[in-house]
Amino acid sequence: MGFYDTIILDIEGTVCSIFFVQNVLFPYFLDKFPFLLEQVEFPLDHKGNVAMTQILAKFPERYTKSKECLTTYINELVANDIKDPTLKELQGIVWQAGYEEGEIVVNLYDDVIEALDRWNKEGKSVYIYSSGSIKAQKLLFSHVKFKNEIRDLTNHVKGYYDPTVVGSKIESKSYEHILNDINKDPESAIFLSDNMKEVTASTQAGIKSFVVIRPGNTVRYHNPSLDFVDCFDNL
Ligand SMILES: CSCCC(=O)C(=O)COP(=O)(O)O
Ligand SMILES: [Mg+2]
Repeated sequence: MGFYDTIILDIEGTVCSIFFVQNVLFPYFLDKFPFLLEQVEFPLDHKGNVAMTQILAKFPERYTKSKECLTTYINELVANDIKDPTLKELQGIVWQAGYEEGEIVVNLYDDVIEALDRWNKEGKSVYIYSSGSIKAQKLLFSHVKFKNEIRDLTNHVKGYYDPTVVGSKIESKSYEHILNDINKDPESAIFLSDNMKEVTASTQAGIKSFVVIRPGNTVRYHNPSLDFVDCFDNL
């Protein structure tokens, strides 16, 4: 692999286990979000000025006619792991309370923490590109459990991107947008994700990319045209 000074990282299935997102973050969200719906009146006033109303009003109007209907819709989005940007925005708001109250702490893979420290010492730049909202990304990296302490690793991350900012993670132009934003050539960057479509898209943008294998990931080694890694130690 040639020289690189820029690393773009996915989150779920790459730096943390998919089980953390599915068994910690999502259940926490499902338990708490109904209390947010209690704050607003239904049918939702899509021109209302209450902050929570404005967020919920981004969901399709056919689902915001009643609290019950919207609750069902949101539960279905989570159950199917739909990367809906309004859902991701709502999740970030709910998770913030969980992080701040100490109810959520993040287990990043040890090789990821070691790599972040190493890349930081080497002067390399790390960026995050996740379906999770930028708010949720920053919360995750600021509440990392490491040995017996909670570490804030946001000082190891130079920038954050999500699909609302640069576009779909499975379109190569999204990676071109990121490269343009950070003023980097594709040859100086690497991208790591558990999602083969994302890795294919970033590869098409000229970025050396790797499919990340972690326990529970659904990816299979069946695409010989892609490179695979199961840890960050040799990157
Ligand atoms: C930022 S923590 C929550 C992650 C999340 O909601 C998600 O959908 C992660 O998707 P990714 O693109 O990082 O695999
Ligand atoms: Mg992922």
